[in-house]
Amino acid sequence: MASAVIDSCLGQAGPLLGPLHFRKSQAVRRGTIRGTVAVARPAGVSLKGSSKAGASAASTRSQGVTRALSPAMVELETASLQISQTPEWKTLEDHVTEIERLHLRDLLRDAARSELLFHEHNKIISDFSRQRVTQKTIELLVNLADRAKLRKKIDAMFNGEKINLTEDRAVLHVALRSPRDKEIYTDGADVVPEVWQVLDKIKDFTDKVRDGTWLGATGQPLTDVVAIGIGGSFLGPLFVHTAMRTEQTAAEQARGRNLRFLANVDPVDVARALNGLKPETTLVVVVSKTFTTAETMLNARTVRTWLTAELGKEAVSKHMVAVSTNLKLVKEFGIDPENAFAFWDWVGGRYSVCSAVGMLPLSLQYGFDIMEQFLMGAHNVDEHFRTAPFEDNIPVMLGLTGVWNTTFLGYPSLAILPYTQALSKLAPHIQQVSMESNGKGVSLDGSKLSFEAGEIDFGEPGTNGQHSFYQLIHQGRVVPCEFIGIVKSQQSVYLKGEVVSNHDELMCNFFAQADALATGKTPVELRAGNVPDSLIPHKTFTGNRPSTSILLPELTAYTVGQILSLYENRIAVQGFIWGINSFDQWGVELGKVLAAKVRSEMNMCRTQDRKVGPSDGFNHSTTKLLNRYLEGKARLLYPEPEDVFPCDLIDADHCRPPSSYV
Ligand SMILES: O=P(O)(O)OC[C@H]1O[C@](O)(CO)[C@@H](O)[C@@H]1O
Repeated sequence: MASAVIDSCLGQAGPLLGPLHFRKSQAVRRGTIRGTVAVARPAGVSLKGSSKAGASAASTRSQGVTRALSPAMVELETASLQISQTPEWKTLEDHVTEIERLHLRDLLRDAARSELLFHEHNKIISDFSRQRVTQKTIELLVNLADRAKLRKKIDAMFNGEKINLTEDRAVLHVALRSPRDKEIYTDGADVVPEVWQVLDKIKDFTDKVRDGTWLGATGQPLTDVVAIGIGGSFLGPLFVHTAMRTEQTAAEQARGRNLRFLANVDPVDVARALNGLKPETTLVVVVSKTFTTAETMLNARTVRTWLTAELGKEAVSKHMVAVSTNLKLVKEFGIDPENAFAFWDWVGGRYSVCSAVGMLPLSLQYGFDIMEQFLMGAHNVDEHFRTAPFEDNIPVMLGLTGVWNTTFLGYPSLAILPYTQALSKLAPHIQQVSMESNGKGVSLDGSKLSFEAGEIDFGEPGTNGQHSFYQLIHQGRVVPCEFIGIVKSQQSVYLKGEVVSNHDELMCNFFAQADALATGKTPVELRAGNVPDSLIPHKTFTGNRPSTSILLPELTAYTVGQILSLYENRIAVQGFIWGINSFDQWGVELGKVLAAKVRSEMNMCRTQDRKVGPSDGFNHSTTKLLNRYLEGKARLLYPEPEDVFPCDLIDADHCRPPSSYV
């Protein structure tokens, strides 16, 4: 049965290559690939008792309900079963040894190769020549993409198929930036009119706030906005805001206005977000897809109290609006549904910046027209992604080289290195999009992966990063890098008499770093430069460290949208090849459940006779640590000795009031 599934995965391509045929690649030796798994779970059988990630080839279980999959989805899920058992995968593993014999220093001498690896779409230039690839590598990666049915998976996403199997949802964030005249269906309904209905409402509302038609409770204009949200309801909008702040047209539109974010439940973040703001001039946007996220809801209540303490309860209707898919909870919170901006379950939180999640706060700050450009930029790259042949498709090439580096060459990380301060929040945003999407351990059908999926993303703008972690990426671990450069700076500073502007200086580093990583510096070169023998090992740069360079003409709302789409789609490609569900996030649940348990302990500790012990379900370590925290809290809450309650019963000593009070 199991081999039948794998055979069907292999199709006409030939017999199953079992574990005996598996030649250990470098990645396997490094431990990146965990070994081979020859057994796939039989089609049509749901995983009992497993996480909700279990879905069979013929049905999917979600929230206890088994649903039939469409024939298209059965085909796609089957294509994802054990991609590592296919001949295309194994050919790539064998190809690693060929690549390991080559050095980028030599590969870069081949101008024809560089030309092949140089791509341009709508003024976005991407240069893959510093990746450890040859033309053959690209061909083999494209073969793997075909085996994984990448084209069909992309089409399924754009066509509103429910490719998020474990949540039985379509993945249609691309519809959020679709022109009005397009049609995109899911569940038999065209979603584009709904998208534009909300966008029109955003334009209408933000125009009114910006031109002073919509005033606060005391009749003052609302010039300051605090957007409360976390994760996908925060990181994308923060990335775009940070990118736009210094763009000339956007900055003019934002004159006299303030946009702040409140994400962390830490009271320090609350204090910082509200510092210097006045309730009379502040509009609060509560952003939460579910409207249940503990941190966001507590912050929303805190800020509501801050508002109403000064302005009275009625002020909420003028000073608080919401973005959510859960309009029922918005209403229960006390926000008028008229002041709520909807989105849909087919938009994942981390993919929601083009919905009202980003469009509302950002349009309040910069005006809707500028933000519409952002949507158009994202749509432009979506169309390129949907239609261009894989070899010329920038997001596909980014995704394929990502898979090559991570899974086959055994480099698990990616450094995102924009050479502009305006993109300083790109890496934190992509960290969530990539790591929450592709940090998975099972394939679409729920069977354990035989290799490591996902990528560890981090980054910092250049040149700051150069003075921080670049030492490691030059002489320590191999970390594939993505350099992003901009031709025209948002700020042109030319000092009289200086030929090289600040921006030129910045960009010198953009070019230099990629070459330093690729070519390195050999002992022979060092000796020729009279470096003493004792220092040669320390000053040697091995080079051969892969990177991609992306060059954009300028950084405007439009190109920020393009960058977003490049990354979102790159990450989808990786997930599609690895055969995982990039659109669920069950891994964030367990911590939330345990936090709820701790929260209920804390609530109970308010009563003086509260007794906390191991029987409450915590292990010894957690009980002890938690009780230390509660003890400290007790000292703060009950400063008098008789007020101290015994909240730590693990160790009798801790039941006594702290000695300082006795
Ligand atoms: O928008 P919400 O529902 O408040 O969720 C916030 C974030 O929490 C997560 O569920 C992870 O904890 C993210 O996926 C999401 O972006």
